[in-house]
Amino acid sequence: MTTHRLPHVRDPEDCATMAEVRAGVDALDRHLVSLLARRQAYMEAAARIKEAPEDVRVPWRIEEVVTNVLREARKSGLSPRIAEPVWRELIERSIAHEAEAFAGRSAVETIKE
Ligand SMILES: O=C(O)C(=O)C[C@]1(C(=O)O)C=C[C@@H](O)C=C1
Repeated sequence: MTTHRLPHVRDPEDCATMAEVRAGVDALDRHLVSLLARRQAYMEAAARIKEAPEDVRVPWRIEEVVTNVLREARKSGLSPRIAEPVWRELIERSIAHEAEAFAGRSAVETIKE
């Protein structure tokens, strides 16, 4: 199991107060936000690379991503009841972001023509 020890905050098993718990959560959330921003950048790359708006949603890939995440969740001790709905929502939001980026790209291409 991968552990993510953070400097300046207590490990969960050593927390004795809610202030310590919340400091740990806030520190981890900063990491999660930065990782999710990086994931979003890959959606922007996908919008640049894909050829048509109907290529944005890829059902087989959605299932592959969820299967991969559930395998990792099992290894890391993350509940599948958290992992699966969070990733399905993340993918839906990613599809919306990618579709918007694709539409923006098409608008720019139309202006250039
Ligand atoms: O793999 C892709 O084609 C992506 O655009 C990425 C992604 C994802 O969020 O991982 C988003 C949209 C697709 O429906 C499938 C997966």
